[in-house]
Amino acid sequence: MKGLVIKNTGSWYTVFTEDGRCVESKIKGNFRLKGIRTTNPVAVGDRVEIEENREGTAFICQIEERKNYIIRRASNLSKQAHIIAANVDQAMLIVTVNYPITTTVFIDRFLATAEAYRVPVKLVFNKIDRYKAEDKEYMQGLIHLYTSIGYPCTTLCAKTEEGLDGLRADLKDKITVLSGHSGVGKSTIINKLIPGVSLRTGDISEYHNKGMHTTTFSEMVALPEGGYLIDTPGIKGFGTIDMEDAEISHYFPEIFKVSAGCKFGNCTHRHEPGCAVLRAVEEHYISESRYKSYLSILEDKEESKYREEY
Ligand SMILES: Nc1nc2c(ncn2[C@@H]2O[C@H](COP(=O)(O)OP(=O)(O)OP(=O)(O)O)[C@@H](O)[C@H]2O)c(=O)[nH]1
Ligand SMILES: [Zn+2]
Repeated sequence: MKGLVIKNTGSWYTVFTEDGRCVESKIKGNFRLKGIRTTNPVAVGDRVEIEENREGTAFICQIEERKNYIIRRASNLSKQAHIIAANVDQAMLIVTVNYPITTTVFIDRFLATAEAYRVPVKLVFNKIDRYKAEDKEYMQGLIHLYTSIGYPCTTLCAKTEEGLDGLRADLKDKITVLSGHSGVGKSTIINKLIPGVSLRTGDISEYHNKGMHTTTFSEMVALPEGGYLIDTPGIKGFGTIDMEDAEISHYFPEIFKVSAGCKFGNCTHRHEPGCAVLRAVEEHYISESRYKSYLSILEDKEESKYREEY
């Protein structure tokens, strides 16, 4: 029987079967992902094959190849990672230009990480009822910027439900990660979409002080119209990815496109002669805020080399 993993509590997985039942399952045999050591070999979003037994439980005996997966490191010093979810169709990044402010650096870091994971992102600007004229103008500027790079943007007022039907349509039949700063309205949105649901922090991991993993828990919740939501707290919840210096620009689509014209193949676009990216920033083809975010990721990496975070 085939099914979809919708919940993971330690060694038990809830599999929603093709014929519409929830079957508690355990893993059979050894599953390993190449390259990363994971605390959970199977994750929510995995499509699996199960063998049911007489007690009404089952063994997971096969995992379908994943189209993508998002991870979180067990700790900065650990190479071990927890898979938050697999086969994610899209991420909705909830942003507010005010109350609280979502910075472009925050947005761009999220977008770059999502690019690395190959997860498409839509930006949802919430709390439009609270914005003054200058906030609205700034928001329109951001919408123009991100739409032109290839990230669709929508506006929402979760409070009055203006724009909520559009969001519902965007979520239908998809596995979606919902992310954003604390206070942007994620709980409010989830409660409007799925009345009565008590989903917060789609992933809770506990470690004792030696950094050893003890329990993990992840869940995705079904939307009434079809599809699933995974709620992750903030950018850290979306996981971090180790990027090589020269690789970072690959995750900024408009920078990557222009970088084909750089004189040096290993150009980091900071000070190299003949850098097409620097020229494009000067000529305003690449936005200064995006370029600043790109630099901030590069600089972070340099600092972290000394802290040995990776
Ligand atoms: N005016 C206005 N307030 C909103 C809107 N959406 C949410 N809020 C309010 O913003 C505050 C924070 O909303 P939450 O839904 O708790 O935000 P969150 O993103 O879940 O925050 P964390 O749980 O900290 O991650 C609450 O007081 C909401 O009522 C909106 O569209 N307009
Ligand atoms: Zn360059």
